[in-house]
Amino acid sequence: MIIGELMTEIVAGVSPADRLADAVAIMCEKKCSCVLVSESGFPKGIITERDIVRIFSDTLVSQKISNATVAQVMSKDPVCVQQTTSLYDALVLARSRKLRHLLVINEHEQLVGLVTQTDMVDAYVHLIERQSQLETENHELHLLSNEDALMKIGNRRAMEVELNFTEASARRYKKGYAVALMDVDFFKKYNDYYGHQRGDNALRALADVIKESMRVSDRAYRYGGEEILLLMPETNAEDAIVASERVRAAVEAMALPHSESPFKCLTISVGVAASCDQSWQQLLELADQALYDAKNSGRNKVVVSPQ
Ligand SMILES: Nc1nc2c(ncn2[C@@H]2O[C@H](COP(=O)(O)OP(=O)(O)OP(=O)(O)O)[C@@H](O)[C@H]2O)c(=O)[nH]1
Repeated sequence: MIIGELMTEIVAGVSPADRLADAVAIMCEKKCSCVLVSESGFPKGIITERDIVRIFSDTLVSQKISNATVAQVMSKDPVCVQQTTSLYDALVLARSRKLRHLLVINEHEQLVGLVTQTDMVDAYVHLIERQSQLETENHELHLLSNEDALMKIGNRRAMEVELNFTEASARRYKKGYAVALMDVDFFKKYNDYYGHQRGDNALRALADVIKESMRVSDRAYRYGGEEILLLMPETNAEDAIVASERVRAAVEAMALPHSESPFKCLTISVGVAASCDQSWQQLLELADQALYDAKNSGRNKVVVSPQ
């Protein structure tokens, strides 16, 4: 919806020196609620129905002209809508028939109220604002329910949804996919030495580095405490090793001090598995086995599952 749809159009103009009576005559003739007062093409002011009514009421009161009847000035055949008419339908009606007031009747055809176009537009704008607020809240809730609060990467729930989807599409299009299970080395010692709070900070930094160094087509998820799963759609084992090695090296290059580790900085071990016809659960088991091998063969390395 744009302002142009809501605005009251100014269809007539007068100059400041014109007679008020001429302005009123123009408004009546053009059936417009206001006229623009302009001079040499520049807007100087505006005369609205309300201004006219105020002047007439002042004149009527001061001159005590009391013999004019309502019938002489009223607009005829007012349009009625049912109390149950939706705001949208009422607005459509008001716009299509260029009505600024609608009378409201109940099911017994009794008059129960009157609604102005401004009332309806205000209500409509309020609804739109509420709707966009709800959409924002929904989006945030969606993010929260799919995102890990600490690491700001996908959570396990999001991971399973994506793995199901990737597995199905790999089977269908015969395109392999790979997973890399990453686990921080000696993280218990890190927590014990630096404290849990700094352990959390380290996990945040780790997630940031992983996000920066992985390919845009890949997705990272928090698999468990200090374990991260990298999902690599349409990737074979060789490419998965290259991608995983890049992430491992980036974590090491971050050089986050870990005095209790033989590497003296925070490092990760990675187990990689790739397939095009295995279930993601089988693939994770293979990656887990490869990770176990990486841990047992010295840590801070990438090991790929032989299968
Ligand atoms: N600070 C912090 N620590 C966590 C979090 N999740 C898991 N951990 C810790 O991570 C540590 C994991 O320890 P282990 O599974 O023994 O593994 P490790 O010490 O990293 O040793 P290796 O994996 O064999 O190199 C535990 O001490 C957990 O408490 C977390 O969210 N924040």
